[in-house]
Amino acid sequence: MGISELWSQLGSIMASIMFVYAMYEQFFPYHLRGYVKKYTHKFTGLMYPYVQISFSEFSGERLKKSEAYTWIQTYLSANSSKRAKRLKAEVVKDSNTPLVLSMDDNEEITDEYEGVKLWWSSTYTVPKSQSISWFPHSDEKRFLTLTFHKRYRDLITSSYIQHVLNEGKAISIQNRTLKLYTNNPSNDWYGYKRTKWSHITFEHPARFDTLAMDPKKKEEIVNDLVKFRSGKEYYAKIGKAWKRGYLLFGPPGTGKSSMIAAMANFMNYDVYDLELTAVKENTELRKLLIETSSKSIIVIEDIDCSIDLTGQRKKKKEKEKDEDEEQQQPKNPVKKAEEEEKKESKVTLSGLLNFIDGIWSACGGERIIIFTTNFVEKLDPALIRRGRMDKHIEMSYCGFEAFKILAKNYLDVVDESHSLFPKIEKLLGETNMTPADVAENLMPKSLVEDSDTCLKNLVESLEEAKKKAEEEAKKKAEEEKVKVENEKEELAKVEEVNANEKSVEGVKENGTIH
Ligand SMILES: Nc1ncnc2c1ncn2[C@@H]1O[C@H](COP(=O)(O)OP(=O)(O)OP(=O)(O)O)[C@@H](O)[C@H]1O
Ligand SMILES: [Mg+2]
Repeated sequence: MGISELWSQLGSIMASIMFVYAMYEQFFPYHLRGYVKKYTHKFTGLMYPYVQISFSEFSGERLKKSEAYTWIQTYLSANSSKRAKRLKAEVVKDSNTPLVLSMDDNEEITDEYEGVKLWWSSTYTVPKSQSISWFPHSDEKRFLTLTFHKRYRDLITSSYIQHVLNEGKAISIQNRTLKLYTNNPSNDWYGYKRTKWSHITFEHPARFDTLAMDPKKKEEIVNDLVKFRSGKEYYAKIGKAWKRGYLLFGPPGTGKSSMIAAMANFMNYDVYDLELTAVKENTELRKLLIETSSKSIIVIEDIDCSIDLTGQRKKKKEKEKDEDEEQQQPKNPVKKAEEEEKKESKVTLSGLLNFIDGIWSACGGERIIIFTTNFVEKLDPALIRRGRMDKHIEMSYCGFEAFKILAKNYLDVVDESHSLFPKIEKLLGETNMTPADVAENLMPKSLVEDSDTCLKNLVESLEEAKKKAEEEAKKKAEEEKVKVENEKEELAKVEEVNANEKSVEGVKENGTIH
């Protein structure tokens, strides 16, 4: 038989199989298919000497991507690129292995363990409903299926699978690049992207070495983080979820965001930057939380501005006052639209508290939650009580110790006997300058500026800031003086009027006017 004849025979066999399958799908009663499947499996089971184990991409009703699936996929990627014929390629920027090759959908490869041959296949099932859509269907499923001879059941289930998971996890950690996530608006969750978080590679260069702050305070924070990282058993022993909350507060430019980046780099944790205004309600908040991985930092920046949490507790009177004011003075339409948008978010204080330490917050473990704010006094005490925000860290204006770190980092000046240092120390004690401003002054503005010039620039800026602060203080004192004098005058006038009224009443009571 020639090749072409063989092909045509094969073609007709395939066509017949497809025809039978189509007839089965079309006409065989749906409720009887379960029985057919069951008995077909039973029958083939007698003849078929292999065992199959499937690992699904999602666990727990599609709530979360299965870690086992990810690790097996990583293990197979490391092995499959040499053997599989159809591969998927993904370019991962700045990773240790920039081009990641993995087994394509519906492809199979073999593996060997202690002389035993096994097969891994990747299955992709399309949805049953035939509706046409641009977006992936929510019932799409991916599996990795392991097939092996039933003779090796014990070996495979007791040791091979664990070996694959361990190897995959180790490779994942080795190839890991930190990621910076941001939450997608919930309208996109079921659309084309179908993800709640989008990410890019986290590349912030801040480290604890580069952070300008009191060294003792810095050491305390580093020790706290180290203790947290190795605290798995301890947290289990005391019955607390393995997570820790930090509240970073202080004026703008004092290094709160830099501190978060330094923490992420130090801990080797991913960062989830949660934009609360894009979250419509508490249930969405919970779904976002479940999709975060362990070994991560969840950040809510400027918590006082992100959402009107205190609004829920506004007294009725205040609300009425606001409404009255609005009636008298209609708001600028842009501002009004912004406020309306904020109002659309129905995340409440209790929803946020639940997010931080409700039952769901324990899923996954090993997580740090950080809030930042410029105005700590504006926050609801319930939100920042110890236990929720375990450690409160004040990021303050630049002191001399912090300045020395900046001088070392920006100018390589480590000599503390530098002639300008005492002057700078005195000026820093007398003025409030943020580390961001000090750093800006220390940065050479041209190629010819040396460290001495930069330090002189800083001294000038500090003196200017001091002068400005003094002038402002003087102006304020004068305004205060004028205010007090005005109040005194007002009081004197009122007293004079009262005295006059009293004397008129006295005359009336005596009854006669001469
Ligand atoms: N403590 C610091 N140590 C080193 N650099 C700092 C420090 N504080 C600020 N800077 C510098 O100033 C810039 C701004 O700082 P950062 O964004 O961390 O301030 P922030 O406190 O988060 O401000 P905001 O409240 O406005 O968000 C940083 O990029 C960094 O270069
Ligand atoms: Mg910031």
